[in-house]
Amino acid sequence: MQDWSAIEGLGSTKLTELFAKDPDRLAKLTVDVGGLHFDFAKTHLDDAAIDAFTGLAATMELAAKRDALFAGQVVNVTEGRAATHTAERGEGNPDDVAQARAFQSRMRQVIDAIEADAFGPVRHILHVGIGGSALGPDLIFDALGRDEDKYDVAIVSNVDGVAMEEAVKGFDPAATLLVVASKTFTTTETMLNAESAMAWMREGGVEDPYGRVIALTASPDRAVEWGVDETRVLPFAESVGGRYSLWSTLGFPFALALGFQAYEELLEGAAEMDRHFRLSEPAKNAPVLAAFADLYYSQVKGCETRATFAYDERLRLLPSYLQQLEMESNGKSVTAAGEPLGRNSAAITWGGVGTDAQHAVFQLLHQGTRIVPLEFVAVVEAGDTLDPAHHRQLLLNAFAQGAALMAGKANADPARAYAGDRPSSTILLKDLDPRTLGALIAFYEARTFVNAALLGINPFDQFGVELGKEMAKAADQGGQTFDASTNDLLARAGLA
Ligand SMILES: O=P(O)(O)OC[C@H]1O[C@H](O)[C@H](O)[C@@H](O)[C@@H]1O
Repeated sequence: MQDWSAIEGLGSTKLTELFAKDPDRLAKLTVDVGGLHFDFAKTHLDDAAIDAFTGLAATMELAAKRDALFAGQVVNVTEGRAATHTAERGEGNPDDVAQARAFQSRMRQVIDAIEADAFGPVRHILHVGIGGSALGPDLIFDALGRDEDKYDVAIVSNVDGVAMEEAVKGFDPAATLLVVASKTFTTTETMLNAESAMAWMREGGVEDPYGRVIALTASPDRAVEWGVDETRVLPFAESVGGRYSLWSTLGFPFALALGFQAYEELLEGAAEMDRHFRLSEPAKNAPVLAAFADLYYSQVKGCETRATFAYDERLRLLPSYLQQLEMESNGKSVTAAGEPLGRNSAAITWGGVGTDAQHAVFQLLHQGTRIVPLEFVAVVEAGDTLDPAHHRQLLLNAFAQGAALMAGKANADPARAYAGDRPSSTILLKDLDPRTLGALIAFYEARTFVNAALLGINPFDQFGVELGKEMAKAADQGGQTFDASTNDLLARAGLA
């Protein structure tokens, strides 16, 4: 049984007073791991709050749930399977780790064959996939692949043909490798995009487009049935969830374009965060503290959203990636046992890129009536080679925003006054490389898991996405009527 009484009874001391009261506050609320510095000092967490949440974590058996996750036990109870994404980076049940390693070494062989020209010329990589089969690869490429010039990489997710047409502009079909990424190999958008990519290759004079396809999937039989040669199917385990799959062979385009070593470093960075999550006490555990703060704001303070602002252009896709990770994992109204949740589910995740966002949405964050707990993500080493003034301004602004939100400023004119006491946390990477990015993503996964564990949610299913898909299929097949509004829209678009 969840017991939130100690948490709900916490006082509401202002942030500035929390600093004044405890000279050790900064040391207590900062954590360093894997080249990442986490600063939770500008959240309302204090000793009492951490104690109260640690009590809740004990009641909700966080440690046992975490151990079950890493041991490869059935933690995804509604689908009767384990969640073995950590095994992909070597942290898990030895059998799961061995299977992951075997799939990864198969991937390496295919990469070696491509490098040795077995596929003929390859200059372009066209990756089709959606949801977890696109967001992770997209984030990694955008963050780390900007200087990569060996291959042009395009990731197409949307079923809107505009996306595919745009992606293949400038690609030579005869030098394109088509990567079809789908855990299930049944997703409508991906299969349609894959068919169109095949048609584009055929029209471009490629006689056997199947010879230029790699499938990344947990359903290898379906990929073979679709026409991909078995030797070019790179499977991953069914127990790796879609939104947790970038570590598996789904990382193929990254491993091909940036090198297998970079891929291994990404996994090592994540493994380091896994060990930190597994072995550190709650008060010094970055994902655990982050989840405590999430829950304090979403459950006690009634905050409906939380926002991540990447103060680094290379991490501009982080908010979209986090939206799937957090909202698909923890946007649920029932517990893992099927009981009503009885409280708010996860907050809505949103965000953007600094400094752009400051000139667009920060007004509400500083003066609106809603409190949005913020997270700033920044990197000490610049990603550009321009005048260092650019990076200096970027970082100064990130830190100044957090300070301003907390401090506020009085003014006789209410329109010009800032209430302050608005919480934020900061994640400062020493540099952006495969290791630190791996650690950062693994941190978010673990934080999402802790949120779920303390709410009693199963973060590994996503039944909520099915109904809309079913209705789209039914509408496609025709003969079924919907509500008056939907029928009208279908008719107006010539679809009924
Ligand atoms: O990888 P796929 O099987 O094609 O699935 C792609 C995506 O579609 C589904 O609707 C789920 O909501 C996502 O969790 C998943 O990542």
